[in-house]
Amino acid sequence: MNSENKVAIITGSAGGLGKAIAERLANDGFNIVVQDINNDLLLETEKEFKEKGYNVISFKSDVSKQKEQEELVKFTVKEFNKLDVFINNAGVDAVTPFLEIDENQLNKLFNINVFGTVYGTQAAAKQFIKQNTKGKIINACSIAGHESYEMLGTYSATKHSVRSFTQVAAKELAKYKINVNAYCPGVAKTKMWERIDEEMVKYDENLNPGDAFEKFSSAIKLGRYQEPKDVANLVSFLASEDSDYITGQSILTDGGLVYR
Ligand SMILES: NC(=O)c1ccc[n+]([C@@H]2O[C@H](COP(=O)([O-])OP(=O)(O)OC[C@H]3O[C@@H](n4cnc5c(N)ncnc54)[C@H](O)[C@@H]3O)[C@@H](O)[C@H]2O)c1
Ligand SMILES: CC(=O)[C@H](C)O
Repeated sequence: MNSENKVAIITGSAGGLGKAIAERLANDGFNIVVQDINNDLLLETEKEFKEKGYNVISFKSDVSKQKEQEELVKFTVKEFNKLDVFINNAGVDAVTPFLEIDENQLNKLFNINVFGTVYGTQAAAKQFIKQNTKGKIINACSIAGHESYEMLGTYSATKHSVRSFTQVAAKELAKYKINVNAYCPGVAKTKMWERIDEEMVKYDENLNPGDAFEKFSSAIKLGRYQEPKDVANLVSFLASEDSDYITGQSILTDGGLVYR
């Protein structure tokens, strides 16, 4: 392990966008900590990354638990001596009409998408302050953090909230030289969109499997759905010194879908 390398934690990185982000940062020269609640997939990903020669360790935890976010940072510093970048990527979805939103759905999505992001940001920021170094916190927002989508009401509300916390954390932490930004993907083909498509199709008898994904992605001006590496490209920039003068922003990477 190279102790000169920068160190990044990527939550929810056993698969999907988080895995692509972790792989990109490893190729950028970071020592990486992959974190997820899905232990089997996490260990598979860690093994795959080790075989590729990346400096990687894994940590199984739940981002919605404040103590576990603190333990994740502690574990990282014990293994790699420091922290430079914390990516609050883990997130979950739910598809229902507004009138069917219930307490379980609200609790689950807000706990993971919003509380998880707040706890991750706090744990990382406290470590950066202790180290007396600059640091970067990068949050998973979404097009749904700029525009609210039918059937994705709770999810959209959580992502608007992530955008809000990104702004306030950026304002309060700037004095410590901590940058806080967010990436806002559009429509990427991961397990999340497999689930969203499956649920949307259940609610509309005119839709066949794959139609909801097709409907969303057909509006993308650049003419193709998003690949995880498109998202990793933006996160790599936000994790680098090239973005040192950017903070509090929730930047869209969606191939031309939402215009702000
Ligand atoms: N896929 C898209 O089109 C899209 C678009 C916009 C934003 N996003 C956001 O990007 C992020 C990643 O999305 P994805 O498509 O890769 O999703 P995904 O479902 O494919 O992967 C999410 C990962 O997070 C993990 N996870 C879930 N709950 C967790 C918890 N409590 N603690 C730790 N890990 C947990 C899962 O096990 C999974 O490995 C999410 O925040 C999502 O909201 C995705
Ligand atoms: C899943 C997501 O955030 C958008 C709506 O594609």
